[in-house]
Amino acid sequence: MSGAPLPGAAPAAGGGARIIDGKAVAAALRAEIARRVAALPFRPGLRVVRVGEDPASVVYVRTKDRAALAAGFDSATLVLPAETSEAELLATVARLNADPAVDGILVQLPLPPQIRSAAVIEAIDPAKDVDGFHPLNAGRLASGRTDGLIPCTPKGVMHLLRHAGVPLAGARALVLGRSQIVGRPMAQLLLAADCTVTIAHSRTRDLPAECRRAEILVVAAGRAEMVRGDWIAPGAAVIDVGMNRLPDGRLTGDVAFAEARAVAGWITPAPGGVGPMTVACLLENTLEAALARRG
Ligand SMILES: NC(=O)C1=CN([C@@H]2O[C@H](COP(=O)(O)OP(=O)(O)OC[C@H]3O[C@@H](n4cnc5c(N)ncnc54)[C@H](OP(=O)(O)O)[C@@H]3O)[C@@H](O)[C@H]2O)C=CC1
Ligand SMILES: Nc1nc(=O)c2c([nH]1)NC[C@@H]1CN(c3ccc(C(=O)N[C@@H](CCC(=O)O)C(=O)O)cc3)C=[N+]21
Repeated sequence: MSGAPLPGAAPAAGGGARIIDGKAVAAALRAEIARRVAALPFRPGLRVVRVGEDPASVVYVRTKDRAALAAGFDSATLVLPAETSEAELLATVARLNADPAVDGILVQLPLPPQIRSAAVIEAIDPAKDVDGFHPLNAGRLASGRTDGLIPCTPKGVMHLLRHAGVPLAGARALVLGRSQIVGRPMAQLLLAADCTVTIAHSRTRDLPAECRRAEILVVAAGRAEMVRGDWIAPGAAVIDVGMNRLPDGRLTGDVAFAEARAVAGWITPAPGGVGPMTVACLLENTLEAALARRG
């Protein structure tokens, strides 16, 4: 990569990257969803299922429930004990599948070790799969269809890239991470937006060099501040999906923010970037599922 800024990516006045304010974009999206819900003759129904008391899951599920209620949804959280069997969780999913008032079902991950998450995900009615993790929805996305239920975190990243005006068609994009919930669907969405996409992971050779080639760098590795400033092409758009709890209790992303900000053209903070968009897109998916089911 040469040191020249990428096209359309001149640094913001004052030097350094433009900061993409995910919290503000998410608030606007939530307000728009609330307006659309208020105009409906019914309330979209969301059920979030949490198994056990994993502290991060307790916080995330509460955030989702509050956001759904604030947007006018009929939302409730079902809490099952940590020792719940797979059969018991499948019975809960079957009941929610059969309930006509329920438009969206989200089973919070990770699940306790006695439960196979793939079996649970496959049991969710694909029309109510607001996480977009069911193989039918994942397969549609992998076939190039972007009109179905799309996983919330990568969908939120695409909103942020479009909001910021990052050029997508023809851009070299690198996705760091290949999980079912973030990396893989993220790569599919960037491909559908005509990026030239590379997926990197723990077996990738010379990861810093791969990152340096990217005009769009989406990082979802789950390693605190692993992406350094000198891994980033001048002017690149850097999207930090990571959420890592440090020993001192602070939350940080997968990107060394201060270093990266000095080089990048755009950057998301973490927290305050992708996380709030995940929640807003869950509401968007629930509204879409409700309109498709009841429309
Ligand atoms: N903001 C939000 O809304 C959300 C944030 N997150 C956060 O995003 C991060 C990723 O989540 P998730 O996808 O579920 O995580 P996973 O652990 O499922 O996947 C991590 C991926 O990163 C790769 N990876 C890990 N370490 C390295 C390394 N040192 N070098 C190269 N690649 C590496 C792994 O490679 P391999 O496949 O080879 O093991 C894997 O593909 C986490 O911090 C998580 O907390 C997740 C969901 C939503
Ligand atoms: N079935 C399922 N679907 C998910 O979408 C799912 C999941 N399981 N398991 C865990 C991950 C993680 N995740 C986040 C949601 C919101 C924030 C979020 O709101 N973050 C805020 C701050 C949060 C805080 O301060 O603790 C922010 O980044 O600003 C983060 C992460 C959804 N996930």
